[in-house]
Amino acid sequence: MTFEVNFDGLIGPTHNHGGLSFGNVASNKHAALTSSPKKAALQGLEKMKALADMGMKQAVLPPHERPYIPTLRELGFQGETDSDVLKEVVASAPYLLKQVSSASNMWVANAATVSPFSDTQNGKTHFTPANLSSMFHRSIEAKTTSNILKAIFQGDDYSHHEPLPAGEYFSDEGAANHTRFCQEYGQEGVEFFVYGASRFNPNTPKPAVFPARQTLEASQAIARKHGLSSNKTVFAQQNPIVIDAGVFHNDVIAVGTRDLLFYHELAFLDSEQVISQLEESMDGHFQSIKVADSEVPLKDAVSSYLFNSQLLTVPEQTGYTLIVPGECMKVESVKTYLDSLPERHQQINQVHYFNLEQSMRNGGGPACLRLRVVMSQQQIEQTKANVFLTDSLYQELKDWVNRHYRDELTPDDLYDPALLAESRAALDELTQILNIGPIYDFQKN
Ligand SMILES: NCCC[C@H](NC(=O)CCC(=O)O)C(=O)O
Repeated sequence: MTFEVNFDGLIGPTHNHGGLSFGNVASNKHAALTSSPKKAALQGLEKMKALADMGMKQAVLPPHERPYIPTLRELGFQGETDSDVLKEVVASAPYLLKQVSSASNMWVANAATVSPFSDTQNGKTHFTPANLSSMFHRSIEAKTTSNILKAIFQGDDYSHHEPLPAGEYFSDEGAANHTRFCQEYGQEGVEFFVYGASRFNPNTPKPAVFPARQTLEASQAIARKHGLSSNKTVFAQQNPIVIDAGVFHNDVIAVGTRDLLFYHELAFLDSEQVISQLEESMDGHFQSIKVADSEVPLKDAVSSYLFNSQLLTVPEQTGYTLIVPGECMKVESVKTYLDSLPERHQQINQVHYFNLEQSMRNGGGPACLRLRVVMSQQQIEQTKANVFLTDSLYQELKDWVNRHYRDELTPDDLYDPALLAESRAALDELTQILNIGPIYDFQKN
């Protein structure tokens, strides 16, 4: 048996509303609000538990260490101890503190692009950690992401690549702009790459206001590195209009799995061509559900995160299940649409709402929080790290969050040197729970 395993990012102890992502409407709207790291992490765990209870294969990826001292040292801060480094930053460059303290690594849909063994030339599963070059606070994630992926996916079945060269030309945001279609997970599939703009061809359309965070050239490089067949790879440009409306990743406007794509009619520059290319590369075994702007206006799609849902095939159930954020209930056009969905499109016959408010305030819904990795039963069994969510791991993680996380964090709390020590103590214990080895810089010194 082969499964699509959902690896969810466990939300870290410094979760805060930094307003750091230009072009991400929710991040900007909620800047400086008091956050609750504890609630955030528990909300994420509830979603993981619910999916595991449905019979889905569910796993967890640990958060990164924050504030991230190695970046500060790289930038010339030289304090003797790590707390001294923080003091220097607070005194001379306080704007950096938010940047190195974000828990943005929770959105593991941006951690990497993953191509399953059945799609690649050498029969291995390929990982390329995303360079996340567009936003400074996210560009510091790739190294730890790479440590974590290598610690979990060990052995000859896996091929780990370096992130693409940093900078705007090969700006890469990982699986949030990548969807894999297939009949059965273990069979060869079609990999669908959606990019915001071409950086080397100035004549192609571009958004006018907000950045295009994925370049065509980055997506092409990943397809080459992963050894994908050209007739099983489709590249499509995002509609610049939607980027300017706040769709900073394609997974804010479309979601797909197996043979089904659920998308907003404005998602792509040329939707008809995209659909026909997908049909052709899937040899006709492909279906799509298009949502009209007249039914769900673009701005409602962005504020509700309707398309940042998880589309699942749940064991023992026919049809698809949609996991949506609770915000979808509050936006009328979306609620009306979802109420009528199972009747109108029998493919999707279940809709489940989840409260992910803490992550949502930074622009991260259910789909942002997970990275999908196709794995065989044998690969799951051979994984040494204790990352698959059993009832006991869920209880242990919940207890760990309750013991280590703060109930509240204001932007000023990031100045508190105790937060560094608290976070490290928590993460050190977490690596024991997950049996994952020393993945953090502070554990290597
Ligand atoms: N896939 C969802 C990613 C959301 C993420 N938000 C942030 O980093 C906001 C963090 C803050 O504003 O504190 C981003 O824009 O990349």
